Amino acid sequence: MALPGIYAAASLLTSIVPDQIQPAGIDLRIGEIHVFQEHGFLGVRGRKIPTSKPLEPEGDKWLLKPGYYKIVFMDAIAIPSNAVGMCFPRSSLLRMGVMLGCAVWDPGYRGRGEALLIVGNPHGVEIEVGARVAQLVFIRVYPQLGERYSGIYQGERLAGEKI
Ligand SMILES: O=c1ccn([C@H]2C[C@H](O)[C@@H](COP(=O)(O)OP(=O)(O)OP(=O)(O)O)O2)c(=O)[nH]1
Repeated sequence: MALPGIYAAASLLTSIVPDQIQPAGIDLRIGEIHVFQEHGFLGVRGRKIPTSKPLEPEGDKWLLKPGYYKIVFMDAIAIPSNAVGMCFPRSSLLRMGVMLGCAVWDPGYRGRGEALLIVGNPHGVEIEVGARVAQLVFIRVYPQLGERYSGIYQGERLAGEKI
């Protein structure tokens, strides 16, 4: 069962803008775009997330050349313990040759998440700060065993919001 946006909106820790509410789930806005500065490492146990540098927007938008970027969402989220978030790119992004790599948001996760932006259009793309780029669809977890996310990303990038 997918939650309608008006219910899913309760998971946002930041104030919602009306366009974010979708028939199924909510849209997430883009807050930062980073370029990678070194390689990553994924081992059997350990990992090293590469450092990255935020790109300054020109005025209120980024002019992106083809390539791979990390993005940080503007919205902070608290996934309820009885739901899982499935994150998808907005189709408008795909229609302009841009892909968003976005994964599963676990029950109980709180934070301001990250994703991968792939600009495939050889002419590049312009993205405005705060544009909606992803749709988070909330699926009810049943039966609910009470397991919640407790990994290293718990509470990431929360500032004024309650952890
Ligand atoms: O595209 C995504 C998908 C998930 N998350 C957040 C929510 C999720 O609960 C958390 C961890 O995601 P995941 O479990 O996929 O990451 P992992 O690499 O397996 O980390 P861990 O070992 O902490 O589970 O990161 C994002 O920020 N972006």
